[in-house]
Amino acid sequence: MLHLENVKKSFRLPTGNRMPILDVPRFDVAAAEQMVIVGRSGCGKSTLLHLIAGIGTPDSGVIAINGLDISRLSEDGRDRFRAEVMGYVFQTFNLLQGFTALENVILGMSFSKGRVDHGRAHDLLDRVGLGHRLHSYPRTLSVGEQQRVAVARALANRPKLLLADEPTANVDPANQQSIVDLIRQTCQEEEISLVMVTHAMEVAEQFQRVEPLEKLNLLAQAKKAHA
Ligand SMILES: Nc1ncnc2c1ncn2[C@@H]1O[C@H](COP(=O)(O)OP(=O)(O)OP(=O)(O)O)[C@@H](O)[C@H]1O
Repeated sequence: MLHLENVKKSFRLPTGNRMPILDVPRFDVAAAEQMVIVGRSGCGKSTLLHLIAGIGTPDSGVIAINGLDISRLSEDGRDRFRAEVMGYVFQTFNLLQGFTALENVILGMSFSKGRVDHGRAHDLLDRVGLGHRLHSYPRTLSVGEQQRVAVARALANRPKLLLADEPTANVDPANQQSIVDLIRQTCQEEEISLVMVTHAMEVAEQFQRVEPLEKLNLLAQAKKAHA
């Protein structure tokens, strides 16, 4: 479903030099597979998720989703493809402040496929424990509540691939588990592939496949060897 080959990414520093972040020879995720990526802060986990989502492009390499190399698409093409095929839970939520919780979830649907399923939006918000806050604006919700809206929005569109960047970073243990359960159950029922980044070991250990980014990324291995 997802196939990465020889993906390299660096960022330009203010000095003009480039700082290499990723060199991933190979990374594959099967259809409907659920896996997590772990690794120390700053090792490139969010950068990798951004590349898979087509938010940024690699310096070189292949990022193929269902056989399509998205790094060859234009920015517009990548935006359209993402809206069609992917759900993304950002670390920073990215909720639209002028819209209610329910409207944020519905907007996640209407950007693609032309289908708006109000019942599903209600249901997802119910399942993250926010059935009573449908009409609240993000600024009136706690950080953890906003994170739960972001999870509901990412699932709204029945994606084929869900990318979740620390989706439980700001919630208490009870809500952490209900978010993980909602994500995993929905992915299982709807055969969505899941790539989740987490720092929470109690979350990671629930998954059969846990990949430390340091293992996937040759640059992290080189840094470790020099440490
Ligand atoms: N746009 C950018 N320009 C320059 N450097 C960047 C940019 N984005 C990320 N970086 C750098 O790339 C490295 C990897 O960042 P990234 O956010 O991918 O790490 P992470 O593993 O997700 O960290 P965390 O667990 O703290 O969220 C960091 O050193 C970061 O400073």
